[in-house]
Amino acid sequence: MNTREKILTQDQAATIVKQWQHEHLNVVFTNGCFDILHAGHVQYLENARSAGDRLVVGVNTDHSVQRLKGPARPVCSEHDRCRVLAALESVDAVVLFEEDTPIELIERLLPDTLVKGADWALEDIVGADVVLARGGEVKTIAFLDGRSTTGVIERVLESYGRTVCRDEKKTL
Ligand SMILES: Nc1ncnc2c1ncn2[C@@H]1O[C@H](COP(=O)(O)OP(=O)(O)OP(=O)(O)O)[C@@H](O)[C@H]1O
Ligand SMILES: O=P(O)(O)O[C@@H]1O[C@H]([C@H](O)CO)[C@@H](O)[C@H](O)[C@@H]1O
Repeated sequence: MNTREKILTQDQAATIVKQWQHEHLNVVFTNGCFDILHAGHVQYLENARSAGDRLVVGVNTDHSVQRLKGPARPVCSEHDRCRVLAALESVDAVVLFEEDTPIELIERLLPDTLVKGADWALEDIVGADVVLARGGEVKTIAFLDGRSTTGVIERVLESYGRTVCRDEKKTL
């Protein structure tokens, strides 16, 4: 399978989620920026997938990330962030959302299980009320300490500063 096919429009995602639920599959939803993927993201998504039968990942668009994390972010474009996520075996579908929160997407998809990392308190998880109201589950997943995209960026800046690579074969 060409994993690119996992990257769906919201209409396509709504259709496939309905089909999976018709097949009595537990559809898990999570969301995030997933800029510069790291081992914490990978472990998180594997745990999210194991909470059900299919995992749908909502990804903030570039403009949404900029509003959330500042004008210097994202480092990786929404296309590239979706493409990397789609290549993970634990991810069954990837869908962009442009709003500040995934509430409209969650209301549209109505997943069976909503998951976020333990850096989010249960009461702060957007969409929890929607999922719980229809008898679904909301879970937080343990954090892999010491891994964050911000940390990766900070380490790169410490190591390379803002010097441009001298070797023309290297690209920043
Ligand atoms: N180290 C980690 N262990 C487990 N889950 C994580 C980890 N880092 C992020 N996540 C989860 O991955 C999802 C996406 O988070 P996000 O893209 O903001 O990652 P991040 O590394 O925290 O990014 P940033 O440093 O830019 O805030 C969230 O649900 C978050 O809880
Ligand atoms: O990558 P992040 O910052 O963990 O993802 C954010 O999650 C927010 C969360 O769903 C709130 O419970 C969400 O509102 C925001 O749009 C980012 O996806």
